[in-house]
Amino acid sequence: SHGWGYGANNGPEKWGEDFPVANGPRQSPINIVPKEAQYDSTLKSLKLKYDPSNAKGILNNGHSFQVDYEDDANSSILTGGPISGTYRLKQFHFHWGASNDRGSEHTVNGIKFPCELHLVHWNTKYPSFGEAASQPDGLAVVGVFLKIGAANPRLQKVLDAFDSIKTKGKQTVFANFDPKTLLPGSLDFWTYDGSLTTPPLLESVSWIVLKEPISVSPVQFGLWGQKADQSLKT
Ligand SMILES: CN[C@H]1CN(c2cccc(OC)c2)S(=O)(=O)c2sc(S(N)(=O)=O)cc21
Ligand SMILES: [Zn+2]
Repeated sequence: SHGWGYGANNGPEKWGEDFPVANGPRQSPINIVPKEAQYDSTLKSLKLKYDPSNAKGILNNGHSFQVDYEDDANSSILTGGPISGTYRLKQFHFHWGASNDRGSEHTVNGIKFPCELHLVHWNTKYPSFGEAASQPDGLAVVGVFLKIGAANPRLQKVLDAFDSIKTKGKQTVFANFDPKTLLPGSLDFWTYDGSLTTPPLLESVSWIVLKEPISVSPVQFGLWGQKADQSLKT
């Protein structure tokens, strides 16, 4: 089917044809220019409390690898930072490119990172994720840049799972994983009101992009490229 993707005929330049919100006022990703960011002393520090037993499975959805979490209780939640109230973790996933010079969605001073991790949370003031996803304050996504450097043992469990979900639609059990282990030492962040970076591009995301990247080794990232089914990424 004609579904959206990252190719010449169905990529970001074409998404506006099926998803007109692509031309909206708060579309993501953006280029972050640190020296133009305003310091906001009213912002609180980020609080992330995750229960590893909420991890359910890992899915190759044809656009990314996604680790899904139980979200029927406030056991894995995000509070503080720019948001008010309690947001529940629904899933985390990654964006990457075909080579190490590109892949992230947000850029910093125009620089692309090889990969970007997104932890997707929804506002519990709404009855469900689906409801929240269409509200201007419905979602909060924590973005973490990955840079090529030292090996990251905490990513290895995710990488190892890729072996069993090489093609679109495949999923496998992924239990007992604390995504907090994927976060850098500092939770300092930039924040702005934006959208989903893929269709349906809904303008419902409070973006919280961490300033400090985490590392992944060339070998680990090389495996990533090999294992991702070519249908996933161009
Ligand atoms: C395919 N990717 C998206 C799928 N989802 C979605 C969101 C809302 C509604 C919906 O269908 C009605 C699906 S999602 O919440 O899992 C996310 S989060 C996200 S990102 N990169 O901005 O963090 C993209 C998507
Ligand atoms: Zn994403």
